[in-house]
Amino acid sequence: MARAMTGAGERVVVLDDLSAGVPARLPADVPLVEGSSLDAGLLEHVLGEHAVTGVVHLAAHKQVAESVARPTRYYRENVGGLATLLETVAAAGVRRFVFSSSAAVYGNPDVDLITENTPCAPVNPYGETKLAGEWLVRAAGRAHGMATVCLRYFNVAGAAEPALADTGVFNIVPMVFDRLTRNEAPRIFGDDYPTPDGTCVRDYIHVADLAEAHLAAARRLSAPDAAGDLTVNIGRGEGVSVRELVTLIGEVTGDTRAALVEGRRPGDAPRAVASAALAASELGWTARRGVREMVESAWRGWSAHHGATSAPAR
Ligand SMILES: O=c1ccn([C@@H]2O[C@H](COP(=O)(O)OP(=O)(O)O[C@H]3O[C@H](CO)[C@@H](O)[C@H](O)[C@H]3O)[C@@H](O)[C@H]2O)c(=O)[nH]1
Repeated sequence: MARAMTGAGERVVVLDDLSAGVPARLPADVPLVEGSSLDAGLLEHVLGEHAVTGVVHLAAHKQVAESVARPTRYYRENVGGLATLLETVAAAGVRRFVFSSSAAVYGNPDVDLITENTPCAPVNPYGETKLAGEWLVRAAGRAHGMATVCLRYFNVAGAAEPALADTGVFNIVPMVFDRLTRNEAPRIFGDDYPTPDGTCVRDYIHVADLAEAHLAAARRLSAPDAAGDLTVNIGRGEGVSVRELVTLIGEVTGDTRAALVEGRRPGDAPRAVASAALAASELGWTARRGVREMVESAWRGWSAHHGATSAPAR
């Protein structure tokens, strides 16, 4: 985000508690303030010192299983913390606010393409905190004359640069890399879903495209007539099955060993694919990078962090 925005000529200041962030990832000319978005005093200071005119709020806890085990923490920090942030930014006169939401707000809808009008029915506390967060953002926007955009991310993958790669092993692409690096077969969680090849279908979006979507949202809010609230899906509108993705990972890594089919993972929806139409019409933004580019860039990042240079040994 910081690179995408500064690269496009915006001035950026980053507030991060560094619970997961790594300062070296920031461009040298972007100031970093170490601290929490829950700290109203610090926020007031940063907003004033840097004459902030818009906020992109990315900070949150985002592990579904952890949210089931520790719901009060998720509500307190993802929702309660957001309330503090909104109060503080509104009081500081900020009139533009972009919020990271998630396809998790939809739960498991039985539709071909999920539009922004598909009913929201989250199935875990993480998704609940994102939906409650959207309500809070919209209500605060209305109350304080702040124009807002909520971006509902679908399945984020890839790395904008190897040095920026996500080092967590929480999603399918790094989970398959991890298995291959350990000389183990990738796992497919269920091949008896009502989908063309029986495996779950998702809408993968390159993290660099996601960053550009935030830039587009921030710029939309900079228009002189910007007002009101907007909630948009951030996806490609193209479904990719787990089997297709695992095959592609085999091609990119050169390790084409057969996957192990295991039982279904609890809570997985058979299909979650965005309608990307509203983002195109309202933000003028469409994803540019395909799934192969996501896997190739993620593999370069994985290799840079794990020392792998080619196909892992069989
Ligand atoms: O080794 C693996 C890992 C995953 N999967 C499958 O791959 C698909 C994608 O899984 P994953 O990458 O974990 O993403 P999702 O479960 O779709 O979760 C994403 O989408 C959710 C709903 O938006 C968000 O809550 C999460 O934060 C976000 O990671 C699912 O069908 C998994 O069952 C496998 O078959 N094998």
